[in-house]
Amino acid sequence: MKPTRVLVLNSGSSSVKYQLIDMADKSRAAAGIVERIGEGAVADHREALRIVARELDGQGLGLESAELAAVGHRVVHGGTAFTEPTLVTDEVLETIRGLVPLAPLHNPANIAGLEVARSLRPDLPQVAVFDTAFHATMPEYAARYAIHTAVADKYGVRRYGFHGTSHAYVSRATARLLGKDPSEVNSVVLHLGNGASASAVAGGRCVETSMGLTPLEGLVMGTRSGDLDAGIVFHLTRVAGMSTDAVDSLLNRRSGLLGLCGDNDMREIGRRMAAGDAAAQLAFDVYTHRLRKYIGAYFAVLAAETGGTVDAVAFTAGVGENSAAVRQAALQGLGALGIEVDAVRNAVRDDSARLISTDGSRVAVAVVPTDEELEIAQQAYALVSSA
Ligand SMILES: Nc1ncnc2c1ncn2[C@@H]1O[C@H](COP(=O)(O)OP(=O)(O)O)[C@@H](O)[C@H]1O
Ligand SMILES: CC(=O)OP(=O)(O)O
Ligand SMILES: [Mg+2]
Repeated sequence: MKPTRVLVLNSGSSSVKYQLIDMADKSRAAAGIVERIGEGAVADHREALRIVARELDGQGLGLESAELAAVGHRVVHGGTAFTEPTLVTDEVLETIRGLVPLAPLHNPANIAGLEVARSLRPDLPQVAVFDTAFHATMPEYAARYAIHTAVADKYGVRRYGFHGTSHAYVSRATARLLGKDPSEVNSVVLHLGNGASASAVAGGRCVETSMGLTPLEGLVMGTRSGDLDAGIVFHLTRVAGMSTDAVDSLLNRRSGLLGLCGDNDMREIGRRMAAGDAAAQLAFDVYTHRLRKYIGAYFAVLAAETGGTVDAVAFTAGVGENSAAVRQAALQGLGALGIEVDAVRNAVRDDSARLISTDGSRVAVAVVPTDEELEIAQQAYALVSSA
C-alpha cells in the first residue's frame, strides 16, 4: 500500500501550524500550533520547527520515520514564477529565496520549514503550495499598479495577492453551502485573521484581491496598516527623519489595530469597547469601515466581470469566524446591496460552515471556517499522485 498521509507545515508571520492528514479519509493523525514566535519563549521559526518535530516524535509520528506520501508547505510568495503547486528542488528553493524581499515576514519561515524537512527526509517529495497562486487569474488591469511600466516590469512591481489557499477553499465551501457548483457562484471572501484580505471570486476564478506586491496592502489588519497614501512614506522619511526600515517596521508591525489602540486581538478590543474605551471603538470603526469599502468595490467589480450579481459574502479566519460584532458592523445598512444579516443567526457560536443572512436576503452571508492545511494537503497529494 502506498502511504496516504501528508504532513502540512503552515508558517505564518508569527506562528507555525502543522497537521498530519490521511488523504484516504481526511482524518487528522496529529495537529498543533506554535504561536507568538519572536515574543520570547520561541525565538524564531527554526526554534518553532524544532518544537513541532518534538511534538510529532512524542506521538510516535516523527518526521524521520513516519510513513508519508509528501510534505506540503505553505509558501507565501511565489512571484510570477510559481502559480501551481510545485515539487521543491534546489533550483525551486533558490527561486523562493529570491522572493524574500517581497515577503520578508513570511518567505524566510517557509524556507526554514523546507530546509528542515528536506534535510530530515531527502527521500520524500516536498511540495510548495503558494499563497499567491489562486490570484494569478486576476485580469492584467487588476494586477497592474499605475506606475511606469518599465520600472514595474524590471522590479516585479505588480499585485500578487495572498491567502490564496484560504480564498480558494472558502469560495468552494461557500458554493457547497449554497448547494451549487463553484462555477455557478460569485462571492466576496473576507479572510480576517491577523493578516487580512478580501477577494472577489467569479465562478471559482479570482478576479480581484486586496493584498498587492506584499501582504501590506488592503484591509486594516492586526499590526499592518493596509491601504494608505504612499506620500505618507515620503513624509515620514523626509519630515520625521525615519529610515526606510523604520517606516517598514511601523507599517507592518506597529500599525493596524495595534497602532490605533494598542491591542491587535479583536477579543481584547471587544472587551475594551464594552467598557466604553474610545480608542478601541475608533480602531474597530476604522477596521469595519475599510471592510465596507472593499465589499462595495467588489460588488461593482463582480457585476462588471460577470454581468451578474453577487451570490454570497463569506467571512473566514480568526476574526471572520469568531467576531459577530465585526460581521454585523461591516454589513450594517447594506440592504441597498441586497444584504440582510439575521442578528440571531449571526450571534450563534458554531464551528461549522453556516448562513447568517435572513431568508429574504438576496445575497447569502456565510461564515465558513477556513482549512488552509487541508487545501495544501489536497494540492500536494494530487501532485504526487499524478507523478
Ligand atoms: N473569539 C474570538 N473573537 C474575536 N476575535 C477572535 C476570536 N478568536 C480569535 N480572534 C481573532 O483572530 C486572530 C487570529 O486569527 P488567525 O486566523 O488565527 O490568524 P493568523 O493565521 O493570521 O495567525 C486574533 O488575533 C484575534 O484578533
Ligand atoms: C500573507 C499573510 O498575511 O499571512 P498571515 O495572515 O498568515 O500573516
Ligand atoms: Mg493565517
